[in-house]
Parts: sequence; C-alpha cells; structure tokens
Amino acid sequence: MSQHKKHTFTTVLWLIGTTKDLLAPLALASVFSCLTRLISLSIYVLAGTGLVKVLGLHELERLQSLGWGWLVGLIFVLGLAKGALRYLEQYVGHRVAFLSLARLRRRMYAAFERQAPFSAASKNSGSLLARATSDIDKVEVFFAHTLPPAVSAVVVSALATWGTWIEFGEQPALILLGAYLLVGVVIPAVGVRRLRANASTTATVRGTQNQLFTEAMAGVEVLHSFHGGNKTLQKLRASNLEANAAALGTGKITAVRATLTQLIMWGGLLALFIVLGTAGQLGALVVVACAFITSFEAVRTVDGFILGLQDSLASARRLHATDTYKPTITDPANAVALPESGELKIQDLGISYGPNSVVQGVDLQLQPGEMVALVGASGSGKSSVAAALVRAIDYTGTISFGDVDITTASLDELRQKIILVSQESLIVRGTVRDNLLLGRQGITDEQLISVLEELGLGDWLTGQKSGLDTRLGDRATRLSGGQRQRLALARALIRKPAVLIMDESSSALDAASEHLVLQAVERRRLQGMSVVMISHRLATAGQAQLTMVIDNGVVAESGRAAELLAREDSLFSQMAIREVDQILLG
Ligand SMILES: Nc1ncnc2c1ncn2[C@@H]1O[C@H](COP(=O)(O)OP(=O)(O)OP(=O)(O)O)[C@@H](O)[C@H]1O
Repeated sequence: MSQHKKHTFTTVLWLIGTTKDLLAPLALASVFSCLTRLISLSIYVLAGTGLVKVLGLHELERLQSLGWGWLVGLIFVLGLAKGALRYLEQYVGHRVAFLSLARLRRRMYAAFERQAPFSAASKNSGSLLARATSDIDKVEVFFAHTLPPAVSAVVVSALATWGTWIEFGEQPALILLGAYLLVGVVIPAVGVRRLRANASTTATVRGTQNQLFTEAMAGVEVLHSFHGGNKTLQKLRASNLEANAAALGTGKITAVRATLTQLIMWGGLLALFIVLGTAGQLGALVVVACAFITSFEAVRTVDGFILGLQDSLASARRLHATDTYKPTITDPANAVALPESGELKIQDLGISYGPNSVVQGVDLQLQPGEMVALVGASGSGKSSVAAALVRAIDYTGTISFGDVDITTASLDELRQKIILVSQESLIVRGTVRDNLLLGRQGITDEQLISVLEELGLGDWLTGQKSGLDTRLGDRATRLSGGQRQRLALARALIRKPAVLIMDESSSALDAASEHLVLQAVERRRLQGMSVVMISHRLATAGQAQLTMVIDNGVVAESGRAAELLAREDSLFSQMAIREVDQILLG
C-alpha cells in the first residue's frame, strides 16, 4: 500500500473511530438511500411497462399481464414510499453528520487546549483557525454524502444488471454492467491525483487566508500606521491566484469527467438499441432503457462525491494530525497534590528552543511572602524562566513548590497555585464578570468589585451602565492597554495564587496606576503570597527581597537591590545609571 493510501486509510479509520456509535444510524441512512433508489428504479420500469402497453409491443408477456389498475396503483404507492424514505434518509444522514461534527469540534477544542499555550501559539494561527472551523465543516461530506450513495450505487447497479440478465438475457445485462463500471470506477479515477493535489492546495490556501484575515483584523491599526495593508493585500492576491489555479485545474478535470459520463450513458443506450432494437425487441428496449437511465444516475453520483471526498479527506487529514499531536507537556499519570503554600525552588534550570539554549544553571529559593525581581536586558531569558514556572515550556533541572516537583502535579492545580500574568492580556468575548471568572465558580460580585477597585478600575466600572455585565471583547467597549492589564491582574488576584508571576504585566500603566497595582500585590505578599516580578522598571526591584540580574540566560548577580546598587561596577548599577540618564537627558 502506498504511503498516501496508508495515510488515507488511517484518517478514515480515525474519523470512524471518533464517531463509532454513529455507525448504526449511518448504516440505516444507507439502507434508506438504497431503498429510495430501488423504488425509483421500479417506478421507471413500471412506467416503461405502461409505455409498452400503450404502444402495444406484445413481446413482454409477463409485464404485459399487469393490469392498468395495478400498474397505476403500484406507481402511486411506490411514489409515496419513495417520498417517505427520502425524508428518512435525509433526516438520519444529516443527523449523523451534524452529531459527528459537534463531536469533532469538541475533540478539536480539547486538542488545541492540550497544546496550549505555547505550542499552539507558535503554530500557524490561521491554519489552526481553518482546522477549527472550515475543515470540520468539510468533513460533513464524509458522513452525509459518502457511505449512503456509495452503498446504493453498488446495490442498485447490481440489481439492475441481475434483473436485466434474468428478464432479457446476457447481452443487455453486460452493456449495463460495462457502463456502470466505466462510470463508477474508471471515471472517478480520471485525474484523481491532480484533484487530490488541488484539494490539498485549496486547504492550505484557506489556512493562509484565514491567517491573513486574523492578523489583519487583530492588527488593523498597526497595518494602517505602517502601510502594511498593501502587503497583506498582495499576499491575499498571491494566495487567491494559487487558489484560482487549483480551482481551474479541478474545473477542467470535472468538465472532462462530465463529458465522458454523458458519452458513456448515450453509448450505453445506443448499444442497447443495437442489441435489442435490431432484434425487434422494442418492448424490452423501452423497459431496459428506463432501468438503465435511473440506475445510471445512482452510479453517476459516485463521481460527484469522490470530488467532495478528496476535499473532505484533505481536511480530515489535518484534523487527524492535530488530534494525534502529542504535546510534550502533559499531566502525570498519578498527580501529587501541591501544598497550599511552600517554598518555590528552582535548581539548575535550563531552557532551550530547539538547538538554542537560552537559559542555563538558574537557581532560586523563594519563601512564602517573598518577592524576587528578575531584571536584565531584553532577550536575556526572563520570560522563559517565568514560562517554565507554570510548565508552559519544557525545561531541564528541577522546579519544586513546597518540596513537590511541579512535573508530578496536575497542570490544572499547578496553574491555580502559580499564576503567570504576562504583558499580553487576553480579553475574551463576554462580560467583565466572564472575563474575570473565566469559568471559575464561588467568587461573589462583591469580591470582584473589590479587587477592581483596589487596582484603580472602580471609577471605570461605575461609569459603565451595566457594571460587571458590561460586554467586552468587541469594539463596543474598547479597553485601554492599561485597563486590559489591570483586568488580567484582577483575574489572577481573585484566584488567590500562592505564587504570582508578573511578567511586564504593569508595563502599560502610568506611575499612579502602577503604584496602586504594586500596593495590591504588596498587601497579598504580606499575607504570604510569593511574587516573581519581571519588569524593565528597576524601581519595582526596590520592593523585592531578592533581585536577580539575568544576563544571556545566566544569573549574573543577585542580592537586595540596595546592595547591588552600592557596588558601582555591578550590572544592576549600570542599568540603573542608564535609566536615570534617560530621565535626565531625555
Ligand atoms: N517560542 C520561542 N521560540 C524560539 N525562541 C524563543 C521563544 N521565546 C523566546 N525565545 C528566545 O529566547 C530568548 C529569551 O527570550 P525571553 O522572552 O525569555 O527574554 P526576556 O528576557 O523575557 O526578554 P524581554 O525582556 O524582551 O521580554 C530570546 O533570544 C528569544 O528570542
């Protein structure tokens, strides 16, 4: 089996596996589809028989013996049955499709969550979006339009061939069989590789376009200011050209297939005419032609759904890859509980991104109620240390909290006890309350309002008509950078973490607001919360019991800020002098 076929086979097995319990209704939908097609076939054959009667073509004694009453009655009953079955087929088929889609969406969300935050963020966000939305919708084709038509194509063509053989002999039956094989097997293979390649190009282009749109929407101001809009348009045009080329290629192959299909149908009818017509069996010709035309329609759909299937499988392959992606940061099999409070200890911490080692040999011991300030040049590795503390990235060495290695605790519990607030503040679509709680229960509105007031957002909240019910996340209520940062901090503080890591999380605040924030943090520190503070403003180190200067991924100096300042040659002193110079020299 070729690699591609193996891959497709695994993808199909995975799709079926994810929706195993839907297979029974899917089989039912196939039965309904078969019956509908068979009833169509019977109606056409009966109508053909009627025509034979009218024309007085007497060679079909068995069919001729059917009286007019029976003929019309049967057609009427079969017509009603066909309507009912078609309804059931559509109902069951679409129910299966939508249930399976809902399930896939949940599964994809869980897969993204497993990979979040860092691996997902580093992936192509647009293609993630495509996977989460259009790819899942495309897979509907697999469930709703694949199995039932495929099964009915086989059953209907087999029965039509068999019936023709029994009733009218071998030659017309072989003509039917030949036409079915050509249209159901040979035609779908025409240009299949090209179609597969086009489907995969289209899926990739869709991902790129989603990414471009997401970036453009998220950063529309930046794009405007830097005239980046034109560049985005150029990229969109380029991806459109690629998509158009793929669509054109698919269109050409589809046209060739449609032409060949028509030729096969008319060729089949001509062959029947030659075989039956020239032998004077005009009655047989009418009935077989009716049977052929209806059953041909059932088999012809194979070509159509194979086209959709290529697209659907290309999407399913991407979903499968996301679902089976093994995150490196996982929950331990038997999670150890973390204590309510304890010492945060880092030993010989090392962090690498691929081959680049960015942090080496960092040690730290932080008692409950202590604050450490991590300072250092941009790119020195501070945020990487912060990310390791919540296991957002892989690291070497040991990090423990209250003597429990954090890799032995559940990720959920770890991220409840040690909370990282970074510079980027996520605001989700929803109310202020939703944004603070993010699903957390057992926190009252009074507690939320009190934290917001502590952080200097009280006036802002009072100014909002709906208070905590004010909706955020769209353009209706735009928050300033500083307001967003304080909301993100409030989200952390209401959770009462044992360790709070602030990674430039007050960088957008003015001095007065930052002072309020630091006071709120200080109050909690005095109650036992440990704080890891990362800030470019050296003044924040004044509050810390320990200041660590990180230089090129290693701890270059550590001690109290005042001690480091007292040493003129210390890196900290030099950084402080630069900061003061900037103020004095402007
Ligand atoms: N996801 C990533 N993939 C690859 N390299 C990364 C990644 N994140 C950070 N780095 C690199 O690791 C190094 C340390 O980055 P880090 O963000 O930890 O520094 P920092 O001291 O926090 O910088 P800043 O003060 O500018 O926030 C940098 O060279 C950066 O380019």
